[in-house]
Amino acid sequence: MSLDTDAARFLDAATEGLGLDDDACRMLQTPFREVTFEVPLRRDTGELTVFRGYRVQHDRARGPFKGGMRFHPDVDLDHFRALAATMTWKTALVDIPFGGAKGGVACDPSTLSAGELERLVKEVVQRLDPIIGPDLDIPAPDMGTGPAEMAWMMDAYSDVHGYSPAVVTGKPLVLGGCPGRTEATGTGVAMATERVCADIGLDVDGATVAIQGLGNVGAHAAMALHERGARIVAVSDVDGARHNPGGLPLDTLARRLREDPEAKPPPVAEVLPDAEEMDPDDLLTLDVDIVVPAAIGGVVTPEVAEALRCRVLVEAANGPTTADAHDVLCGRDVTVVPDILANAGGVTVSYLEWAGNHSRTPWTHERVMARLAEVMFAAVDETRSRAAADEVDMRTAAYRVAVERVRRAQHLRGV
Ligand SMILES: NC(=O)C1=CN([C@@H]2O[C@H](COP(=O)(O)OP(=O)(O)OC[C@H]3O[C@@H](n4cnc5c(N)ncnc54)[C@H](OP(=O)(O)O)[C@@H]3O)[C@@H](O)[C@H]2O)C=CC1
Ligand SMILES: O=C(O)CCC(=O)C(=O)O
Repeated sequence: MSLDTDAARFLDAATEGLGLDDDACRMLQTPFREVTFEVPLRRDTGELTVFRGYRVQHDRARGPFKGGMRFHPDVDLDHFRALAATMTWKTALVDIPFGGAKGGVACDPSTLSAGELERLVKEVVQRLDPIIGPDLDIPAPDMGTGPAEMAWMMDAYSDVHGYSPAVVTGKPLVLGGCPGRTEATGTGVAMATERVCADIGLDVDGATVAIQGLGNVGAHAAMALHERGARIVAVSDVDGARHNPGGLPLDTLARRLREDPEAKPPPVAEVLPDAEEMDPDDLLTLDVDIVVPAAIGGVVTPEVAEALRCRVLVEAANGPTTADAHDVLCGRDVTVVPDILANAGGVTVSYLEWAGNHSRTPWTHERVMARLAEVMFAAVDETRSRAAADEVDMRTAAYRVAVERVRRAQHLRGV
């Protein structure tokens, strides 16, 4: 099976230089298991709505399947195939003992009450029950889900199997969550950015940054880059964008994140009510040092790639750059920090959470951040060295490091 997704094209391009035979390449492209299911939900009004759910498990040669649950109206099986494979390469690149999976529900969570969401999540777990588990497949947050949804998932699974905190990661702290998981992806984005920028002679202290999407990843990336001295000049969410070339004031956002760290970050208009509005379509092509897409996939099209004016594009979102746009960027002087590297901080801290749940050993925030920095810096350095040695871009280099690890595990296990 060969999928015509951008993720499949990135894999093909990377494996070309690795001397793998056709069967090995087919194995790397082929998901282990794909499940689609219907999720009926009794609405608060008494009405019945039926949603479609998905879980794609791509590879488990290096450990249990691992990856987030996305609740978003525009998802389908192809999305999850690409996202599940991306998880396999991400966990391999940062060398944590997991495979890759992704799932979710085609729904708009902003239109559901808290009670409806809880019932929906618990129905989802009933359908996923045979294929998830603490050593089988461990879901986590992604777009449209967070600690609350993970708590409901754990509760529904534990009802059947007994107390099982390690069945999901990204849980609230009081339920076995890990200090730092909520901000891990965004903080990891800042760590990777800092390391790559140092390598190309760009000081993050004083650099200008535009961020698309101010959700879990974007909001914490904004805070972590701001703490490193960067000037965040533009941010957006689905309702619009705000801009200030002198730097946006982030104190309200910081306070709101501090007050309720496990809540969904507040809308841009609420935390930056006085900042100038801008056309969100212009955000990615602003004249800034660093651009961070941190929302949906496919936003960096060939046209956007041609028009980018930044020095560094940091892929905090999964799959923000299409394969055609990647080809354009390879011919331009823009350093691209690929998604499987840039946003690997989340799953890295998920691993610490899962390991801590298994061993019943709590983590401190300080130790988590120190470990996260070690893992992110090592992955950046390995990717940069591989890119230099093979004379390829960072995405191809990151895929090559990851694919070799997965292939070796498959080979040793006799796949
Ligand atoms: N959560 C995690 O740990 C990880 C997430 N990622 C990836 O990071 C990305 C963001 O995930 P996460 O932060 O968790 O998701 P959230 O749901 O927390 O936030 C998504 C943000 O993107 C905004 N958004 C949605 N559509 C658009 C759009 N068309 N233009 C601009 N902004 C938009 C949302 O706005 P609004 O709230 O108004 O809808 C929200 O601010 C995804 O690609 C995800 O796969 C990667 C690794 C780990
Ligand atoms: O934390 C995790 O397990 C997975 C997070 C995720 O879905 C991702 O990295 O894209």
